[in-house]
Amino acid sequence: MEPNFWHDKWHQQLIGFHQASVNALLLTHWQQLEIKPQGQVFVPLCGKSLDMCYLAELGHNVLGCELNLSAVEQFYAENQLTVTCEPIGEHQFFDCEQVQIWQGDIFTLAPKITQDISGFYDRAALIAWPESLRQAYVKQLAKLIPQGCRGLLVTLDYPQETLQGPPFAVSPTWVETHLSEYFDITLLACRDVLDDNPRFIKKDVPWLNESAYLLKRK
Ligand SMILES: C[S@@+](CC[C@H](N)C(=O)[O-])C[C@H]1O[C@@H](n2cnc3c(N)ncnc32)[C@H](O)[C@@H]1O
Repeated sequence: MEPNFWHDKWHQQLIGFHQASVNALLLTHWQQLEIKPQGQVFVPLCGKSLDMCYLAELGHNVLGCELNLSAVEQFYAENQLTVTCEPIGEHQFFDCEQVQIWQGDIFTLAPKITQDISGFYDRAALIAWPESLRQAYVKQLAKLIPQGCRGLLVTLDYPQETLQGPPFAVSPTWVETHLSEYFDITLLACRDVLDDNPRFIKKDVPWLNESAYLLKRK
C-alpha cells in the first residue's frame, strides 16, 4: 500500500489490525524457534504491537521498524516507556531499554542495522502488502535477515475475492513459492479463526485460516 494509506489509518485511528493482547500463536510457538533470550529480535512493520513487549519481557532486545510516527509515539507512551529519539539518515531512531524502533520506510533500512539479530517476528506485515508489492517486501526482508536466523511468520488466508485487503490473503502455496528461495519453511499451525473476526463474517467470507510458520534464513 502507499504510505499515505497507512498514515491515514493511523491518523483516523482505524487500526483494526492492532491487538489488545499478545498474539496467541506467538505465545504458543515462539519457544520452538530456540532463540537465545538475550538475542535481538527484529519486528518489521511493528505498529504499536504489544507483542514487542512480550518479546522484551522474555529478555530479547527488540528492534522494530514502523512507517508512521504517531504509531511509534503511541507505543512508547501507552507502555509508559521513556524514550530518546534522533534522526539518522531518513529514519528516526527511537531508543529505550530493550525496545528500539526505526521509524521510517522498511525499504530504505540498511542491512547493517539488522546484522546482529538472532530472530524475527512477522505478524500482519507480509499480509499487509498487496500481491504487487509483496514480492518486493520478501526480497527486502531477505536482505535484512542474516543467514541462519529464525523467525515466526503469522499469515491469514481466505478467498481474496470476498474481501478487499489489507489484510491480504497469503496461502501456504504462495509462501512456499515466494519464500523458499530465501528460507527453509516449516508450517507450525493452521486454524480457522473466522469466528473471532466479525469484519470477515459481515462480508460473508466463508473461511479464514491463520497460520504460523517457522522460517530459517538460508
Ligand atoms: C497491518 S499493520 C501491522 C502492525 C503490527 N505488525 C501488528 O501486528 O499490529 C502494518 C503496519 O505497517 C506499517 N507500514 C506500512 N508500510 C510500511 C513501510 N514501508 N515501512 C515500515 N512500516 C510500514 C503501517 O504503518 C502499519 O502500522
